[in-house]
This record gives sequence, C-alpha cells and structure tokens, in this order.
Amino acid sequence: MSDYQYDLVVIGGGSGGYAAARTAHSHGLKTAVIDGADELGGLCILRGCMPSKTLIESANRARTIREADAFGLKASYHGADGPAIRARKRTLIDDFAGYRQGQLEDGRFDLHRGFAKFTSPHSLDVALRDGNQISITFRSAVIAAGSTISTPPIDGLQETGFLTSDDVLDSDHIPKSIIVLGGGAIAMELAHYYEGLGVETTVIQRSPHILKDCDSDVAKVVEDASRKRGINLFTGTKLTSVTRDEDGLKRVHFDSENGPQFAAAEEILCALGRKPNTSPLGLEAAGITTSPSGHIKVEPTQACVGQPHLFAVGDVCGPLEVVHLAIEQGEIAADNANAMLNGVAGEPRTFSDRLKLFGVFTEPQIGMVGLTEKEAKAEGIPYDVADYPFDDHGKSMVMGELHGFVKLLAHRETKEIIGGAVVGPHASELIHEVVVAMRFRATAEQLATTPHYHPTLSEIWTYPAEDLADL
Ligand SMILES: Cc1cc2nc3c(=O)[nH]c(=O)nc-3n(C[C@H](O)[C@H](O)[C@H](O)COP(=O)(O)OP(=O)(O)OC[C@H]3O[C@@H](n4cnc5c(N)ncnc54)[C@H](O)[C@@H]3O)c2cc1C
Ligand SMILES: NC(=O)c1ccc[n+]([C@@H]2O[C@H](COP(=O)([O-])OP(=O)(O)OC[C@H]3O[C@@H](n4cnc5c(N)ncnc54)[C@H](O)[C@@H]3O)[C@@H](O)[C@H]2O)c1
Repeated sequence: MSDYQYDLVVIGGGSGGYAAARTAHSHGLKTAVIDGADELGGLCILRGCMPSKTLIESANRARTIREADAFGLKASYHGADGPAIRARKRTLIDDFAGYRQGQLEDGRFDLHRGFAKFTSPHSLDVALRDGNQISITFRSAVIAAGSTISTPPIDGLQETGFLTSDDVLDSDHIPKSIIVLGGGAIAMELAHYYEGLGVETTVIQRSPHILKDCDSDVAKVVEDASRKRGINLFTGTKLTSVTRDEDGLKRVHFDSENGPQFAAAEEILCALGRKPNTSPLGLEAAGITTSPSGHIKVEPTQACVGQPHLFAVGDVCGPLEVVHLAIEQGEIAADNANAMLNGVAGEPRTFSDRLKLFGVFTEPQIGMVGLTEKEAKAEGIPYDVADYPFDDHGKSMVMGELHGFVKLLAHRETKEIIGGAVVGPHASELIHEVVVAMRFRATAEQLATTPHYHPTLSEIWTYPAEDLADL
C-alpha cells in the first residue's frame, strides 16, 4: 500500500521540475514535487547562473574602473572586498530562492522534502529529510534531478585540496592567485571573475581551444583577449599531478607541446565538468536506460526511451545543460503526460534544438544560436557564412569594445539563416535578434532590410546579412 497516489510526480524542484509541476497543475493533474535539498531553489538560483552572474557583475565594474583612463576619467582601483561581494550575492540569491520556495509551497501541488528512489515503473520511495520514509504510486513521472560536480581522478588533487564552483560562489576570500582547471563555460566565467578583480589567474585546458563546442574562430577571440588582459592560458594540455610547495602554494603539473610544465598559485578551482544526478535514482527499477555519460535517454517528446509514461528534463538528459532548455523540456513533458493520461487527441509536443542557444559571460562575451560552422560541416548542410568585426563598427569603437565579431550562417539554397554567433560586447543580449529571425525562418535579406537604429551595436548584424543577401 502506498502512502500517496498522484497523476504525476516530479523528482526535483529546480528550473525543469518546477516548470513541469506548474504546467501539470494547470492541466488539472494531481501533482507532487519531491526535492531532497536542504535549501529549495535549484542549481540556477542557488549555485549556477544567478550567483555566478552576480559575482561577474562585480568583476565587470572593476574592469571599468581599471580601464577608466582610456575614457579620460581619473579613477583608481583599490581591490575587491570579498565579504561585501558575497553579501550582495547572498541578498540577491535569498530573494530569488525565497520566491521559488513560495512557488513550490503555495499549495498548487504537494511538496515532499526528501530523496526519491524508484521501486518500480509506477512507484517510488522517498527518504524524507525528517528521517521518515514514504511510498508513492503515480501514473506518470518527470525526472528533473539535475547534475552534480564531476571531479576526475588527478594524482594529488584531493590531498592538496581545491575549490569547486559551489565554493567560489559562496566565498568571501579573494585569493592572490588561482589556477583554473578546465576551459568550459564555468572555468572561463570564473577565470574572468577572478582576473577582473585583479587576481593572478591561470587556466589549463585539455582541448586545443577553450569552449570546445564553439567554432574555433569564436573561442580564439576570448583566448586572445584573456591572454591580453594577463590570464596565463594553456591549451592542448594533459594534467598529470597536483602537489603543494613548501611555501604553501599549490602546484599543478601538466604536459603540453612544450613538454612537462607547472603552474603554482594560492588556490585551485577544479571546473572539469558536471555529471547527471541519475545514479541514486534507482532507474533500473523503473526500466529507464542511460547513456555511458549517465544521461537519461529520451525521445523528442522527453519520454524516456522504452517507458512512454516516464519523462526526463534538464541536466539529467541534456542535450545542453542550460536553464531555458530545462524549462522548455519541463513544459513539453507535462503537456505530453497530460495528453497521455487524459487521452488528448493530436500529435505530442516535441523538443527541437534548431534554436539551440548558448551564452558565455566571459570578457568578451559569447552568444550562439542554431548551427555552428563545425556542426553544419559535420551534418553536410550547404551554407554560406559572412562576418563583421567590432573594431570596424562605429558604436563598438565609441564604446572602446574592439574585440570580436558577429557571424551569420545562411543555407546556400534557401538563404534562410541557420546559425549565428557573436563574440564581443553584450554578446549575450545581441544574439537574441538572430534567435527571433531564426524563429520566424527569416532569410539573410529579410534581416538586412529590417530597420536598425544608428548608432547601435545591433546594426552590426546588417553587414553580414547584406553580404549573404548579395551572394
Ligand atoms: C556555475 C554555473 C553557472 C551556470 N550558468 C548558467 C547560465 O548562465 N545560463 C544557463 O542557462 N545555465 C547556466 N548553468 C546551468 C544551469 O544552472 C542548469 O542547466 C540548470 O539549472 C539545470 O536545471 P535542472 O532543473 O535540470 O536541475 P536543478 O536546478 O539542479 O534541479 C534539480 C533538483 O533536484 C533535486 N534532486 C536531485 N536528486 C533528487 C532525488 N533523488 N530526489 C529528490 N530530489 C532530488 C535537487 O535537490 C535539485 O533541487 C550554470 C551552472 C553552473 C554550475
Ligand atoms: N553561461 C552558461 O550558460 C553556462 C555557464 C556555466 C555552466 N553552464 C553549463 O554547465 C555545464 C557544465 O559546465 P562546465 O564548464 O563544468 O563543463 P564543460 O563540460 O563544459 O567543461 C569542462 C571542461 O573540462 C575539460 N576536462 C574535463 N576533464 C578533464 C581532464 N581530466 N583533464 C583536463 N581537462 C578536462 C573538458 O575538456 C572541458 O573543456 C555546461 O554544460 C554548461 O552548459 C552554462
């Protein structure tokens, strides 16, 4: 006998899980959310997007002060106040988390505070935080359990000690020097944070370029700009070991094309990736399969492969660990669960990555949508590409923001825009113009002939669009 019965249970009350639960409630489904965290809010609010961008905002202000001279201003930077930066972050995050907690507890659905584990495809047990255990049966479930930090075994790393993104995002200590392991989004954003505050920063990346899924011309702009600002950036490396010097500094040893090398610093930030939070869920009991990386295998409907009444969304399945996808997938899963449970006629909703959108809040920033050149080539899609640099664009020159470029990809036959990338000032904002154009399947000519105010950063899109339209 189960303690509770629901139409739909959601495991995880983060971005994907909350989106699924509120959508299920709007369909009239009897719904429960199960979350085992001591603090509600999910990764984005507590230890992801929002705290990292709050810290990065301080780094951006520091950079403005440090570069004031170039604008004819007298200002001097006297360093960072770690406790004040953390206090600002905590105030904002408490506010965001409090709002989400209110949404989870406002009575639209039941909230069980505990860890869920499947016992069959239609039942699970919850080890409640208060020490009790309950069992639940359900007609359908959405798995939105997120991801955790992954730390590969590197000789001496554990013994020497290191920080993770969780530590950095709630630390009031600004080290004098730091080595960042990895060259993904987390590594590069937090390297920008520290460098922006004036910390001596080293980045050690395995791949030949940082941000390995970007086109290399895009990644190279951030690499060059990072090096110009003083980040010691090593790419194409193999980490070998970590030791501690007699003077207390931490030393990272690695191989590169120049042979064995090392870097030493007060602290190490390990940012070598995250893994889906799937192993504690008892997925075998539910008949759910995972890929070798541990991600749950899903259909485009977000249904788990082979189990049409079970769904997975967000970081547990991918394909890209970002918040807006987790939310969209959560809504799709709940809509499809409702259609299945209530016999709603019509085709199920499906997730498409045609408008795959990614932003990196480095200096300069990156924004990307749709296909990269790498992907278009791999998929054999015929395309033309055009780009335009910020160092030849009036508004960015006025702003003193000269690094980077925009580029557009258009299908060679239809001329439809199939991808875009910005690396440069306000890239994470600028990319949205291309998202809208692609959403409505605009051609390069339609984008080129859309009015753009002068002088703005946005009008830079018209130059590659005109080039593509003229081909
Ligand atoms: C430092 C950092 C910066 C980031 N910056 C960005 C950014 O700028 N933009 C962006 O789009 N994305 C960013 N991301 C990624 C983004 O935060 C995640 O992709 C997103 O939050 C994942 O949402 P989710 O719903 O899948 O999982 P989560 O929000 O992690 O929710 C999972 C929930 O499940 C609960 N849970 C787990 N296991 C169980 C269980 N067995 N039983 C019950 N509950 C369970 C957890 O307690 C948690 O509350 C960042 C991530 C990090 C780490
Ligand atoms: N702005 C954003 O949207 C944003 C910001 C931060 C994180 N995120 C999301 O969070 C997820 C996790 O980010 P991440 O940066 O931790 O992961 P990631 O997988 O993107 O990057 C990890 C990096 O570490 C390297 N690496 C892994 N193992 C290694 C080893 N043994 N030796 C040397 N290098 C090694 C990889 O080559 C990779 O470059 C990302 O998928 C991203 O979608 C998004």
